[in-house]
Amino acid sequence: MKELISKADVLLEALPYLQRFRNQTFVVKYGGSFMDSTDPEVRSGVARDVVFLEAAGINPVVVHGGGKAITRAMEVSGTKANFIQGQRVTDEATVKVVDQVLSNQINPEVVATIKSLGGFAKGFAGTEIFTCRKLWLTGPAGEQIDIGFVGEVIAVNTAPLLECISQGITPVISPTALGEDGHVYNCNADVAAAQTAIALKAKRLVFMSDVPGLMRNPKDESTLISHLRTGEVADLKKAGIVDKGMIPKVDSAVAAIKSGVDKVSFIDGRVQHSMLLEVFTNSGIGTEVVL
Ligand SMILES: Nc1ncnc2c1ncn2[C@@H]1O[C@H](COP(=O)(O)OP(=O)(O)O)[C@@H](O)[C@H]1O
Ligand SMILES: CC(=O)N[C@@H](CCC(=O)OP(=O)(O)O)C(=O)O
Repeated sequence: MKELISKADVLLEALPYLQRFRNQTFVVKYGGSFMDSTDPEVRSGVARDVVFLEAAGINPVVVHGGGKAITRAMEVSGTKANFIQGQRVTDEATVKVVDQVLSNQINPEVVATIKSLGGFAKGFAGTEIFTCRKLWLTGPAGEQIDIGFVGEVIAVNTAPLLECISQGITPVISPTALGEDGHVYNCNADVAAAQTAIALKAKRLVFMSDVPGLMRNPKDESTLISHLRTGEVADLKKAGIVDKGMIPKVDSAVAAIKSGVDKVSFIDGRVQHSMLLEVFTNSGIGTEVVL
């Protein structure tokens, strides 16, 4: 009996969160790193958590990445991937691979997994949702760096997303965008997710990756930063702690919070039900970024 009651306690711990988050929008960024896991349970576990959010009356919106799958597809066609400041250098041939992998392979896979678990989902190519301008990076001496067809999202077409939300369907969006010149551009999925969260006035933005969160030393899990204020980010960047794929993640987390998203979480998509633990329990996991 005691054991049964403790199960009810678990449900009751979730009650205030269920009450608080009902009808709120949560943007969930699926990182290409954890999606690349060879264990199929990892992908279906995250999708099951999305279905749980749906069933709990929360409106999940998924923006997915696929960086590792793109790199593999490039290797097959004999090209080597090159990243600058966490953004892929994307020439004309690369953007075709990016579009194919993200919008025609990964996107339908994510939609199918959510549906196979009893959820409701609809896929969108980023080009249907995001408009962008060409992104120029700034080098160490202040010089501009051209990385090709990489876009900076400047507008989010929220109408089809809101239509899905009103019908209880989870939109699943790939991180490509249409440029002002009509060309397809490659966008960092973390940035696309943050812009989506801002445009939809989301309550929460959850980045699911293949690390426990932001760590002072990425090789040592005991150095996890569980609580991060936006004001602390500049020093962490100066110290080189925010590096590679973490650069766009942390920058977009700060942008989302400054634009009204309550909390951004960095959690490990490989850990079973990490999203439920983060959203519905008192302790939470991973790194939480707040104002
Ligand atoms: N301080 C840090 N803490 C954790 N991870 C870091 C840190 N600095 C760099 N990283 C790297 O960032 C990666 C996550 O970003 P990214 O590769 O873009 O993943 P995703 O595809 O999940 O978005 C980690 O796998 C890790 O190698
Ligand atoms: C411009 C740019 O870098 N775009 C990313 C888009 C996919 C992505 O962001 O995937 P992850 O979330 O798995 O990193 C790329 O080409 O890898």
